[in-house]
Amino acid sequence: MGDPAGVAPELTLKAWAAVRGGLHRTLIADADANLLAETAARHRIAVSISRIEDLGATPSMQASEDVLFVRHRPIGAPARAGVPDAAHAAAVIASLEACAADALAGRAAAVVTNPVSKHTLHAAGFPFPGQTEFFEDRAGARGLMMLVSPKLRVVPLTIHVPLRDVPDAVTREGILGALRIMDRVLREDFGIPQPHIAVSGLNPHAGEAGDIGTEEIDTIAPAIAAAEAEGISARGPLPADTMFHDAARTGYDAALCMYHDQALVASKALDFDNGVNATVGLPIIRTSPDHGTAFDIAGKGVARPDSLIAAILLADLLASRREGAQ
Ligand SMILES: NC(=O)c1ccc[n+]([C@@H]2O[C@H](COP(=O)([O-])OP(=O)(O)OC[C@H]3O[C@@H](n4cnc5c(N)ncnc54)[C@H](O)[C@@H]3O)[C@@H](O)[C@H]2O)c1
Ligand SMILES: N[C@H](C(=O)O)[C@H](O)COP(=O)(O)O
Repeated sequence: MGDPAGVAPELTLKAWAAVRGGLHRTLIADADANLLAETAARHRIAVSISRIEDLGATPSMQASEDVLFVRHRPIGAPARAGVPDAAHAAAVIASLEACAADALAGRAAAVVTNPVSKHTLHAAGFPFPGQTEFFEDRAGARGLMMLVSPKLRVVPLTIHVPLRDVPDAVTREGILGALRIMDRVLREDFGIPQPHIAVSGLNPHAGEAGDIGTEEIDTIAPAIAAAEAEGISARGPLPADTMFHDAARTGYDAALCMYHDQALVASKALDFDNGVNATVGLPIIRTSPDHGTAFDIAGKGVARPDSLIAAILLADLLASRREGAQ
């Protein structure tokens, strides 16, 4: 669903129009069918919306390429493009809950979430910093946020954490655990037989040999050594400012950074349009665009669907890989 007042309804329709007929499974929108119909009319997107009651009905459905299946979820109040409304939060949260439950029960092969406003959800009592943490909780396992694009795969160790709390959240156990998950995910989900992982420092110049902070010496390097002792190919700690240029990126399959902006600035600067935010390491597959609600352009018809398309295609690919591995 995503935030109904953001670009989500428009992107759902544009992405459906782009991927229809090209997926290995049926795309089902969990959203307000009336809002999708209004949005399609406003942006002149030809679509036939077919309401379904539950996902169990889908195997027998003959999906015409003109049909978008929608599990109708009323949003509780009219949506005004660009104007977030607390009245929508309950439906947005209910959509996340339903889709997570579908994936965990095997009724859905994957979940692709549209952008939400975290502030709107928090104000309604959503107890998680973001959706990544929500899906981890519902899956009962540690996951990682991985930004995936043709140019870079990168994981922030700490995610939605205030910057002043980051150093305490950077622990040897946390880094080692993240490296284990990354190594497994790169092999199993991304099909890389011998993955190489680059690890950033926390401080400028990775601490300059202890002159500008000691987390690299005390925490990050020992975690990398422990990972290498387990057979994981990890290298670092590297200065974060020089590990993302074109030549540097040829030396690894994925990077682990210590905090949100180290990782996401690199990813979004390199490829904002094609970036996907994937929650990896969980028993379920969840992907999302790398961008947010874009309230400033909602309703104007100019939102680019590329990132949502990439998120849908990656979810489809990962689901096929996992099915093939069974
Ligand atoms: N996947 C998610 O759910 C997700 C991801 C990032 C941010 N957010 C949330 O979104 C809200 C707004 O965040 P923000 O303003 O920092 O980032 P944003 O990505 O919503 O917007 C940043 C800029 O990029 C532009 N932009 C974004 N998506 C675009 C698209 N598809 N096509 C063209 N231009 C696009 C916007 O117009 C804006 O100028 C916040 O509440 C944030 O937490 C959600
Ligand atoms: N940090 C993410 C980004 O900027 O792309 C975004 O806030 C979404 O996070 P969740 O998927 O955890 O909601």
